[in-house]
Amino acid sequence: MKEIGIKYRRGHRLDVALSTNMPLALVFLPASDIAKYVDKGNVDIGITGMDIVEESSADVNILAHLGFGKCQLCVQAPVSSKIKDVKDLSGKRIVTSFTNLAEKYFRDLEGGELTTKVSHVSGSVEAACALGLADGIVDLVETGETMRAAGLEIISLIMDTQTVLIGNKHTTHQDLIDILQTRIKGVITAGLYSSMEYNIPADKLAEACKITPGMTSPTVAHLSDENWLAVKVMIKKPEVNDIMDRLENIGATNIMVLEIQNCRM
Ligand SMILES: Nc1ncnc2c1ncn2[C@@H]1O[C@H](COP(=O)(O)OP(=O)(O)OP(=O)(O)O)[C@@H](O)[C@H]1O
Ligand SMILES: O=P(O)(O)OC[C@H]1O[C@H](OP(=O)(O)OP(=O)(O)O)[C@H](O)[C@@H]1O
Repeated sequence: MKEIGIKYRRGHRLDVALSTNMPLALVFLPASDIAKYVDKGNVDIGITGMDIVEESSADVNILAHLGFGKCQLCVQAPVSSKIKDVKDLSGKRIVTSFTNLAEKYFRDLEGGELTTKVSHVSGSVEAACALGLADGIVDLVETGETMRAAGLEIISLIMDTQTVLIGNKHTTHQDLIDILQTRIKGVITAGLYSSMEYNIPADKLAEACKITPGMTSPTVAHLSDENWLAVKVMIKKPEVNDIMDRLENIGATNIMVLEIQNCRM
């Protein structure tokens, strides 16, 4: 909110906060309810997991994938059960917070008729097998730490998920949604890239541009020494060190990497 320029004041124990600089109110809701409010309520825009959008069958616009909150919804079973094929859980007891997605998955697996007994718990799903409630579970896995600590393993993948920006299809505030969507995308993109500047001998420019092609194409400026050029480009953050090594190898100097706070592409 801070980076997209929304200022707000949230009172102690209040779930609604009015923005002090934009004509909007922020509503803080339980993660699992957000898609429902954006679909059926008068909430214009929301931030939640794609898993929750699918679980609630919410009819909303997916405005952007935000690149965080990445995890996988998986069928899991105790390592000790020796279950390796998800078909071996068909007809058995599954516990989950994602009953709709789990039922759909097992119904498809069973060719349309659901014999697997899917029941709901609201949290700590991983405890269900050890506590005698389930033969398997459907739950989120990110690092796998929770799963392994509970003596479980992945039997099959239901879906990959990440945080998404969602929009109400019947909003009467499309102008404001467009502004927020653009601002959020700008901040997210800025987090994925760094700005790089370096000096390169003029005869190495073509080679350097192959290493750093930039988003559109590199900005090239002349130094007062005519044998040298200065180059400025955006590069993907995970590639920073590899690119610096390669540029140095072809003779680049004064290579600087700078953070981008915000951008519009
Ligand atoms: N370990 C994780 N890694 C990445 N994303 C996750 C992880 N756990 C949950 N999420 C995402 O956040 C959403 C909300 O998860 P969850 O309901 O567990 O949140 P919570 O803040 O713990 O809610 P509650 O306080 O109601 O338990 C999930 O549907 C998923 O999209
Ligand atoms: O693979 P990991 O990195 O261990 O993450 C997965 C865990 O994270 C979520 O739980 P959360 O912490 O939100 O608690 P909850 O089970 O009470 O929802 C999810 O339900 C898993 O239990």
